[in-house]
Amino acid sequence: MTAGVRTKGVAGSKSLFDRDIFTAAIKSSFVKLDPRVQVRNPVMFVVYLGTIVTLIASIIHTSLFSWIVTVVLAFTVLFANFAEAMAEGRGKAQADTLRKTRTETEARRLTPDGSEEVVPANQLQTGDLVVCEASDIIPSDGEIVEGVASVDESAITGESAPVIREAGGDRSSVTGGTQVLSDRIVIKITATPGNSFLDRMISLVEGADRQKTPNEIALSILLIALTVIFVPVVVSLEYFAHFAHTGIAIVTLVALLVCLIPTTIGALLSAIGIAGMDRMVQKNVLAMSGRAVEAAGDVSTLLLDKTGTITFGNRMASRFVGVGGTPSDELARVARLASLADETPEGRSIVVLAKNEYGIRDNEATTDYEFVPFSATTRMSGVNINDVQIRKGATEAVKRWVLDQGGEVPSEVDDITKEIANAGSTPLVVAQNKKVLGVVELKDVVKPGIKERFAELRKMGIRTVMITGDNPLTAAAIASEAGVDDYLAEATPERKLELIKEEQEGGKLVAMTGDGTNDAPALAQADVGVAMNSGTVAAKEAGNMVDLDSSPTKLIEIVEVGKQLLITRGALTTFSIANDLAKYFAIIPALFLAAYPQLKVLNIMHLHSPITAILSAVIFNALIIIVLIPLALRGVKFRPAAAGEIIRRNVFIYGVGGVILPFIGIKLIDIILTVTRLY
Ligand SMILES: Nc1ncnc2c1ncn2[C@@H]1O[C@H](COP(=O)(O)OP(=O)(O)OP(=O)(O)O)[C@@H](O)[C@H]1O
Ligand SMILES: [K+]
Ligand SMILES: [Mg+2]
Repeated sequence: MTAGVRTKGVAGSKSLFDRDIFTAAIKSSFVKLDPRVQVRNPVMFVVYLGTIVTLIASIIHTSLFSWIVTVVLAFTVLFANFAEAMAEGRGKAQADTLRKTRTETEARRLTPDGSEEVVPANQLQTGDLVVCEASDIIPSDGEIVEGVASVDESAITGESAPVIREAGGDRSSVTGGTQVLSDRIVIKITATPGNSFLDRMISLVEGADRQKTPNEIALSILLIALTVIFVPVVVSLEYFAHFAHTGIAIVTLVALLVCLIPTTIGALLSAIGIAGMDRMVQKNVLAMSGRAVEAAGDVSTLLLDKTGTITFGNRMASRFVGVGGTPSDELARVARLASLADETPEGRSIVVLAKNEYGIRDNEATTDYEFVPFSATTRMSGVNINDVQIRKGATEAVKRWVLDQGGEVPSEVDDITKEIANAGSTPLVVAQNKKVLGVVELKDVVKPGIKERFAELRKMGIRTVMITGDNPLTAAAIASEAGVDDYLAEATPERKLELIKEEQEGGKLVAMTGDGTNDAPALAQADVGVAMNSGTVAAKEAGNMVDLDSSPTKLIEIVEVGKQLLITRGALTTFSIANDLAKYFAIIPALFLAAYPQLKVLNIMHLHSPITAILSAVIFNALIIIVLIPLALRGVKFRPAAAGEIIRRNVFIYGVGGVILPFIGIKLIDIILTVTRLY
């Protein structure tokens, strides 16, 4: 366990209600009074205009009542601003920290003749080659084209343990602002000036390019409709009043309108969205758009890699089984030879097992040793030493390789590989030229707790599909042990892409994680494509989220954060609308009591007077925003369940709560106003 080592960088240490954020948010609540800011939120803009109207009315026709209404309305607008500013606060603080990381670095650029020149990092162009050595800050994003180095990425990921980055393969990308700790690397710059990962991250956490998502726009339209509808309602009240020879002051009409329009959700909507993005950042995930976060909440299929996500990912060689008369120690010697330069966990574990089981330790690698690296497409790796070719890999791949050379495959190979696969292990067949020497068993262990995780996802109505390059038998064994809904074996990047398209056909949203360049097309096709930060530049550009921790199981958390955002928004919308309806019944009878004494039966709240009724309602309307800010920022508590069940439960809690609460709240405020003899 490395507990305690983690010092969250992006995530920051600031709590939701940090004092600095709080003070900054109060300031920003007043700055946001700018009409150009206000007009972007139509519901609150109506309150804003209403405040101006009551202010003018108060000046012309001054009364305590109209001044109180004006002040309360002004606070309603400020509270909405405050909610948004609080949601933005943590991101702003993080952006400041990140800006400090992006100090004016200098770059050692390679000129065509091979010499070095020192240039400011912000002058680097795409394609430039730069050199970095121990203690150098990497000047901009790029791909290592030469060398291997350990890199401290804590400035970006908050993870203090150094990571290895090397040329070739899926761990070649480096990020500007991180620091080289050892060795020397040559980096090819991939970012245009001002467009680096750090730049994008700053504008992301700051919310600078935040745009309304399609769902948010749809909800805004509904809220505008609910606002517009109440204007004639309120105006017609004036008409009724006229009829009853009472007459309602303009201040009262404005107050009434504000009580009836959906100000609660109008005030909190933007904060809910920003807080959702922020919760992703807290999980060290950078979502490139709010749309991606929402999509995560709507996902119905999760594609998960087997190795590393469902299993521990360090498949370990556990047994050498020789075939066709080849003794096991001979198999071990050859398999080890083919693995000396294989840096994958599988390769390294073979070297370790050969040493532990048979004491083979001498280094046989020579200059004639030509390593053939593993690839997901060939599903083999090996070595060529002069005429001797050794391959190890997936059963079908190695069998084909042997048959293509005119060799034969002993029938016992099938029996052994089947036996290994049925146990959920991975068989690696080892062959030298035309001859199959035997099989290495790679043990793969399903992560504890993963089965429960999938059960939760199933409850939410999400289908999990395990993707693996492994053979169908191993895949089936692991799939049933882990409890996934489906699996795809012998998967190639192309098959992955096809699978996503198939799933999407019925309008379903698909999420996946990937790190390699060959994952890029699938990441781009998925509705939620989470690229590992350790992955290639191509993968990161194709996806719409980057996981700074490069954790394979992060996808599950991402879906939960997305769901929580949608649920919070739904719950608070329900609450807001229920609330407004309740207010209607709470105050209208009180208002007309004088004119229509018959309404007495409806006046179940027994409010002191029409004036205290109106005042209590607007005060309640303003205070409820403040009360709900923590819920909007933290999100509604989330328990895995089917979407339909969640909706039913929330409609019940927030709908019924939304109806009852105004009755209690307004009555309480009315009592306070009466007891204090304000009225
Ligand atoms: N280092 C290696 N050398 C040779 N063959 C390997 C090596 N690693 C894996 N293989 C073989 O290639 C197959 C495919 O591996 P690949 O990494 O594509 O898929 P996987 O590890 O099963 O799934 P995942 O996509 O989750 O990593 C494995 O099942 C194994 O038989
Ligand atoms: K309201
Ligand atoms: Mg793999």
